[in-house]
Amino acid sequence: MDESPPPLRSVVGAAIVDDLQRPTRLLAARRTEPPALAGGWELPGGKVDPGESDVEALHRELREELGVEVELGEVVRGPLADGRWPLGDTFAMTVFWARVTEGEVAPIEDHDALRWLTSRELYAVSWLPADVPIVGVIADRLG
Ligand SMILES: Nc1nc2c([nH]c(=O)n2[C@H]2C[C@H](O)[C@@H](COP(=O)(O)OP(=O)(O)OP(=O)(O)O)O2)c(=O)[nH]1
Repeated sequence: MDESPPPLRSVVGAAIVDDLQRPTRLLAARRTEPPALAGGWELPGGKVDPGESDVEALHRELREELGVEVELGEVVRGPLADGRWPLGDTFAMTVFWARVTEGEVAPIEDHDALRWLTSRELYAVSWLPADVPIVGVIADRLG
């Protein structure tokens, strides 16, 4: 019998840059959990809760994790039909460009280090495997 796989659970992530029109630096965050992912660098964000939109979820996650308000830009489109990026077999992430509008980023929750990376430094951190192609697309936009 034909069984379609379960839908991929939605995650949202932010490509936080210094300027949405002319980005020169990307914010990378180092995860603290779970042990299998700890130490890997990622785009801040997290799972979309039931009843929440992607945009609402991303604002909530960035407030909780980094203590900032952001302006969101366009979606960094990924290879899935709906523009998401696959994260293994279970999750798919929608990535938005973002810029901080209030507050200073701090590793409040889920991360123990943050770095603003220039295009030359983009691969100086160990990105989570699923993030490598996303960073490749971001790299094309960083001046
Ligand atoms: N936030 C985020 N998660 C990523 C990225 N790359 C990647 O593979 N993931 C994975 C790690 C997790 O398995 C999943 C997202 O979960 P999360 O742990 O960030 O979500 P959350 O903050 O809502 O976590 P929790 O409350 O359920 O513990 O996606 C990324 O760039 N950002």
